[in-house]
Amino acid sequence: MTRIKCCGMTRVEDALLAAQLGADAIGVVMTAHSKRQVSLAQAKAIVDAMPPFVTTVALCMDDDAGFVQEVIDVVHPSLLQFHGTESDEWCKQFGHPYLKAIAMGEGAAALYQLRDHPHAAGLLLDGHGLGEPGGSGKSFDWSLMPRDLKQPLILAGGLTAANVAEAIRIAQPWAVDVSSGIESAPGIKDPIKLRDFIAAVRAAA
Ligand SMILES: O=C(O)c1ccccc1NCC(=O)[C@H](O)[C@H](O)COP(=O)(O)O
Repeated sequence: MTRIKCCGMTRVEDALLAAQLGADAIGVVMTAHSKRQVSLAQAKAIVDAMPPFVTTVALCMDDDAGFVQEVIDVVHPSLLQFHGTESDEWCKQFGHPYLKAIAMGEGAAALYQLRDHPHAAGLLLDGHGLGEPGGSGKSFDWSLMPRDLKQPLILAGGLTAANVAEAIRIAQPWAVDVSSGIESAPGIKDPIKLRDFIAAVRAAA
C-alpha cells in the first residue's frame, strides 16, 4: 500500500477532510519561504484537530534553529520536514524525527544528495531545483527513484489524480506527497481533487 501525505494545509477543514478521505499524513508549511506559510497558532489548530493515526508534518526551509525548536514546542508535529540546504548534523540536533527533502530539479545529477542524510526517517524526492521552495507543481523523471536505499522514499512534485498511478508504477515509492495537485489556489484544497487523488492512489495499490 502506498501511503499518502497531503501537504500545504492552511485550514482545519481541509486537513480534516483529507484525514476522513484516508490520507495517512498532512503537512503544514512553517517557513516564510512559502506562499502557504501558516502561523504557529494555525499549525497547532490543524495538528490538534487530527484524529489518531494521522501523522502530522511541519515543514521548514533553512530556518533558524530557534524557530524550529519553537515549532516543535508549540505545534508538536509527529515529524519535521526540512526542505532547504540543512545538513544531516543540523537536522538531527533537535532529537525529533524528520524527513529530508531532496531537490531533484537537476535530474540524475541531484542523486548524490541521497547519501548525505543517514539520520532522516525518510527522504522526500521533489521536482523543484536546489534552493527553490517546494509546492512548485514541478515533477521529475520518476525512473530516477532509487531502489537500493534503506530509508523510506516519498515521491513528491507535480503529482495529480491523473498522473499518480503511473508515478507509483514507475517509482514504487513508500509514500506519495501532494500539494498543488489538490488545490484550487495556493493553500486552499479542492475537495474533489483531494478525493480523486486519494482514490487514484488507492486504486493504483
Ligand atoms: O508548499 C510550499 O509552499 C513549500 C514551500 C517551501 C518548502 C516546501 C514547501 N512544500 C513542500 C511539500 O511538501 C509539497 O507538498 C511538495 O513540494 C510537493 O508539492 P507539489 O509539487 O505542489 O505537489
